Amino acid sequence: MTSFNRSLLTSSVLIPPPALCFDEVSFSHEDKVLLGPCSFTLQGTGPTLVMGPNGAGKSLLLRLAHGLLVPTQGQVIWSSDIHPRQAMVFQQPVLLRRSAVANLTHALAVNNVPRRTRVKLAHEALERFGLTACSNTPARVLSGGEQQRLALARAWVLSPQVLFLDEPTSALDPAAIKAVEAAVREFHQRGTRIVMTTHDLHQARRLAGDVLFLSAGKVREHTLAEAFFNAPVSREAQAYIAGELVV
Ligand SMILES: Nc1ncnc2c1ncn2[C@@H]1O[C@H](COP(=O)(O)OP(=O)(O)OP(=O)(O)O)[C@@H](O)[C@H]1O
Repeated sequence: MTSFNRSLLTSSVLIPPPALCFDEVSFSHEDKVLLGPCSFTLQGTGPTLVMGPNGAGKSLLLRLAHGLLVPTQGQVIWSSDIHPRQAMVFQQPVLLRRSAVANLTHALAVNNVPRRTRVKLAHEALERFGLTACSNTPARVLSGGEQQRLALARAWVLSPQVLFLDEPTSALDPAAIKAVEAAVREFHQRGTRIVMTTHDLHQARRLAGDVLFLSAGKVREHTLAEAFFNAPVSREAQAYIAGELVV
């Protein structure tokens, strides 16, 4: 059994999460620089909340970090020798046209988890996320809140060292938001590095260990949450927290 599979079966992340470093990373499209160049290192315990106005480049930053996009310049560097196990949860959950439980067993199969343990792990995760009653329901007919919990359950079974969440609660009601936030805290307590975008200042205050603030494709500030909310340094962050329009 590989160390990856062993870690999956223990359902917990035992080693500290790897640090993430952006070294002069930029992303351009048709000669227009959309993000960067930006340099920062996420090495604290987090969770890291990525904030900033619409179009600031938050999703681009997450996609570059997760490897869904390749930087035009610069490098995304992880502190670990091998690429960390990562998962990403999107605003609109991306689910397969299969039952809820099959979405999880498929993810486990893709990650080479032995067949005999897949169903057990999948059902444990469904139970953890309150989805046992929906296990045989087609994923795509689940409600928005249930789909988001299923997306989190799918990440959960993979015991990621790093979890990216891109506005995971923006389409959810307060109860569903609470469930997602509880899950984020539990991932964090298991030692998963959390990097999450939100527009909700209250949510950021509830969850953040540190804040990465972007505007117009640039990182304006990266500080501990308390410093960010109580005494933001950059003019852009001051305006954003004050509720002024920032571009
Ligand atoms: N693949 C792409 N190709 C071209 N332009 C892109 C691409 N992805 C994003 N953009 C542009 O890059 C800019 C930043 O987009 P991004 O989605 O990262 O912003 P954001 O901060 O996440 O905004 P929001 O809060 O509205 O989700 C936007 O102007 C967007 O139109």
